[in-house]
Amino acid sequence: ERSIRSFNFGAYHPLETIYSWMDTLVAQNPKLVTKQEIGRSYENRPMYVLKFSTGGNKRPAIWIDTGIHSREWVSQATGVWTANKIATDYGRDASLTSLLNTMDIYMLILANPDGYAYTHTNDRMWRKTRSRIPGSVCRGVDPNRNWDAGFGGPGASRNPCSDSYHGPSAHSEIEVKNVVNLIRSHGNFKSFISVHAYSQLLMYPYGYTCNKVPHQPELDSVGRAAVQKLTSLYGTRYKVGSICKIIYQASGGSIDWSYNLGIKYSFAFELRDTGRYGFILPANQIIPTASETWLALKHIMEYVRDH
Ligand SMILES: O=C(O)[C@H](Cc1ccccc1)CC(O)(O)C[N+](=O)[O-]
Ligand SMILES: [Zn+2]
Repeated sequence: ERSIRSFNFGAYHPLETIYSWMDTLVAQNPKLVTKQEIGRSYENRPMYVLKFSTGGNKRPAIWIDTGIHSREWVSQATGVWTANKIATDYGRDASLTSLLNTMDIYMLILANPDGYAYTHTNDRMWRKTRSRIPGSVCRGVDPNRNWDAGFGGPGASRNPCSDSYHGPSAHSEIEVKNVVNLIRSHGNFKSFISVHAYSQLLMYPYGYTCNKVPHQPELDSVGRAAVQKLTSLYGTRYKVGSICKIIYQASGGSIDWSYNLGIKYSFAFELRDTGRYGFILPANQIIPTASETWLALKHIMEYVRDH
């Protein structure tokens, strides 16, 4: 069988459970899925990427990360559901099958493992990494302000106690460095998608400036078409636009870095909801959220495949 019948995709799971689920997914789909350790976290937890590939060498690839902000639990849960969906639908969905016959998909489901563990043991609202900061009693760097893109500019804090602290230098966080190294050494990524929660937004660069990116018209139209597919399922409404325009100015963000590296199709999702539950989204919304998000993700991936 291709998917895990017993795993409950409609619940939030601790890190260990997600890691053992990954092994089962790989074991049951050996021709499609491999698990790669791309490095370790600050507290020495492994960082696992699931690679979906049907062959070739360094095929054009799509990157999807979830959980870079640990408290945004519906993001990691959506990552788990999406990984299973890809494994289940390969060979059944013609469009996805044709995509995976020419491209690879890389998924980092727990992009901030130390933070995720900490939200289970100590502080449900923890967002950052758990690194110690010399000279401060406060812990952690905002991993979405630590990338070398407008680093340290407006829209990030230099205060180690702030939730948007950018860190002592760009890529100072090993969790960020591990991803940077993989993307750089691979060299053939065509799309970089980072999944956050909440606000119901589909965003493209830049965050560090409100100036338009060169490809803004194209990214805007892909984003709007993707959101149209998402909304068609349950009527969930999303806004589309640049990070700076529709949420706020934010420097050192991951998709600004990926865009400036040349990965044109760089997007960030803000999943459900718009503030009623916020980060504490009830588990009964996981599957509906992941299901509607899949329609948008699939649209983006099909567009990338065809352009
Ligand atoms: O501040 C953030 O890093 C994201 C917005 C964002 C997303 C991508 C690149 C730059 C900023 C917002 C959030 O997901 O962290 C919190 N939220 O919107 O509820
Ligand atoms: Zn976030």
